[in-house]
Amino acid sequence: MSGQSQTQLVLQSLRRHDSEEASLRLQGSPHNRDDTLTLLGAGKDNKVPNMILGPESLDGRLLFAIPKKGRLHEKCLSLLAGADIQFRRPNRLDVCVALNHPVALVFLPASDIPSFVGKGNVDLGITGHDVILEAQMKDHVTEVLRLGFGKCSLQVQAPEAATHLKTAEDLAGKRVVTSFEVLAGEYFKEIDDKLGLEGDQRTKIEYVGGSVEAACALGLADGIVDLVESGDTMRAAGLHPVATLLETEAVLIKSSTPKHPHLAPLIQLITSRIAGVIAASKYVICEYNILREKLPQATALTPGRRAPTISPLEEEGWVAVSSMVEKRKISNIMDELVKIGAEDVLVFNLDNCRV
Ligand SMILES: Nc1ncnc2c1ncn2[C@@H]1O[C@H](COP(=O)(O)OP(=O)(O)OP(=O)(O)O)[C@@H](O)[C@H]1O
Ligand SMILES: O=P(O)(O)OC[C@H]1O[C@H](OP(=O)(O)OP(=O)(O)O)[C@H](O)[C@@H]1O
Repeated sequence: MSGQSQTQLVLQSLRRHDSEEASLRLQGSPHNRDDTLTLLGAGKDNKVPNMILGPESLDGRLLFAIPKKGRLHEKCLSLLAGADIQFRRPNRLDVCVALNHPVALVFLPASDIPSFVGKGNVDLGITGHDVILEAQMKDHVTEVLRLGFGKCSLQVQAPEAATHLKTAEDLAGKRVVTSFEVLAGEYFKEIDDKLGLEGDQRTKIEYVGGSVEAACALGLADGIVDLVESGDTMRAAGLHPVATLLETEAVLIKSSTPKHPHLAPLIQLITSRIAGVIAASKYVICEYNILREKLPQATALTPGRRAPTISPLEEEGWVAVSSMVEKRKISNIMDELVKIGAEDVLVFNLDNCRV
């Protein structure tokens, strides 16, 4: 039994309010038991805290999986803060209850979250779109929201010096090292099939858990498949992009076949709060004064989401305009506003919103 499925069984028992069964499961399977105990916050004495096994603990709570480390972790903590999901996570504890909602947070490796959510052991989760596909959970989870961070591409990369390796087809039949063996396998299977490669002629996909970019220099691979954001890591390793398998970003997911339908309203509430935080990070409020006769030009620049708010000023012929503007466009829009005669142009960040 894998550590993950043992953990899932323990979580299932906890959700059924059966702390005795959960304890038995923990004791019954020594394999990867330490991981499960760590997940459940056991101390050195291997006792699971009462908070987790106690009768009021996870009972009826929505379980929300958050990446426990890595690229997505800090951003997820900011989202939780923005959505006012308060919690105290004691040292070593990977499950903790929210203080102000019937929610428990489960801190898991990003790559495990799709299967926890897909199998219904947790109700909501944040992870990368890439790991959902890699875990083959696409049909088992619903991507509720794109979160706008964790953006990167899954790419085939080959050594800059290997001038004969310009396309993915050039790597067919060779050795490709990756942490994404499912996606890389599917990708090269299609190429091998197209080229009619059989048996030993087919591409050899080798799994490594990290430092994928070192594989070519170490003589382990002719090419790699890995995530690329700025490209700095691959350039530093003397690699260059050959093909892009997919674009990814962090997503909020729920199970496509939820085990706890009564949690649907709470899922909706959390989704709408997180959507508000995401929207707030993308928009600013722009306010300025302008002559009424210039309004058509001004409102073309700042049309707002529905319409700008226009208020008369005490000074004859002048109006104040207030409008939501996309943050990434605001500098250009301010330049244009000033050109058409806008004055006192002010820009405010949004802490939160519902739009
Ligand atoms: N360079 C990057 N830029 C943006 N997002 C990334 C980047 N690398 C990874 N991600 C996203 O974050 C997810 C988690 O990757 P990350 O490398 O942080 O995993 P991890 O949990 O630390 O695992 P590992 O220990 O294997 O590195 C990825 O699946 C991807 O969606
Ligand atoms: O294009 P870049 O901006 O350089 O980012 C790409 C790097 O980011 C990821 O690794 P990460 O730094 O998360 O660490 P890891 O290698 O331990 O997974 C990925 O595996 C690349 O190594």
